[in-house]
Amino acid sequence: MKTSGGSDAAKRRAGESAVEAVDDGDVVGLGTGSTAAHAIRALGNRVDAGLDICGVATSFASRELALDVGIPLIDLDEAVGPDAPGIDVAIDGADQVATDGTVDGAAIIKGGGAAHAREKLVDAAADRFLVVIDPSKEADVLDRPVPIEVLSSGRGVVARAVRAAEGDPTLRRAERKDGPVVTDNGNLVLDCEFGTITDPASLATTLSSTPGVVEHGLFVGLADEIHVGTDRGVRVEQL
Ligand SMILES: O=C(CO)[C@H](O)[C@H](O)COP(=O)(O)O
Repeated sequence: MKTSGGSDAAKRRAGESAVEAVDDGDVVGLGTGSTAAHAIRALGNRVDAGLDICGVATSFASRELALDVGIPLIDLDEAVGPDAPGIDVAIDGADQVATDGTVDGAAIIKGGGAAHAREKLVDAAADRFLVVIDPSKEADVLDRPVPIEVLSSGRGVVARAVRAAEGDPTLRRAERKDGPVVTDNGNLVLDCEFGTITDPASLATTLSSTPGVVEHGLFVGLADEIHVGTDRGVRVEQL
């Protein structure tokens, strides 16, 4: 699993803090990444202790881990279809979080694990979306590359649109395979450098309206709480 940023203890505290918000009977969105993995493990411990919940996985990796720790799973369509229970809470990590007031709530970059398309589906569908991070993810203004999942046949078209928006796209390459990263959905990822992102809502709208974009990693105004684990404790920010 990809890991990044701050200490593992800080990530664990963030994950465990968010899991305290889960109640008996909840349907829980299970995020992807090393911090969300701590939340999934903590949830597994609560299931062992008798908590009755169902999870909705956001990736192959979060599904595997959830099965490993004994969390019953349902599909996203089962969770949100007609007469379905809905998703009560989603817990997910982030690559960068800015709460500088330029958007209502937080502007977030996700997709370091190339799972942002399904993550956005699940996180946006949840009644409450809790973000779990360590302090290395906090920023005044977003400035990390934005991952964009693209149809492989649309890679060139999307790259051209990114350049027109003053971005610099790079095809994400796999570390242990010759060739590109292929997402759980069979698509490619362009990591797009935009420098300092002063208007994340406007950039998100531009990217969403570009043909060939399956999903981009800007999550604007979606989060309800940020749980920041530190080496000493947890700070929870309500949005
Ligand atoms: O968006 C994600 C996966 O697509 C992850 O949540 C994000 O990359 C953070 O991962 P980590 O907690 O390992 O730093």
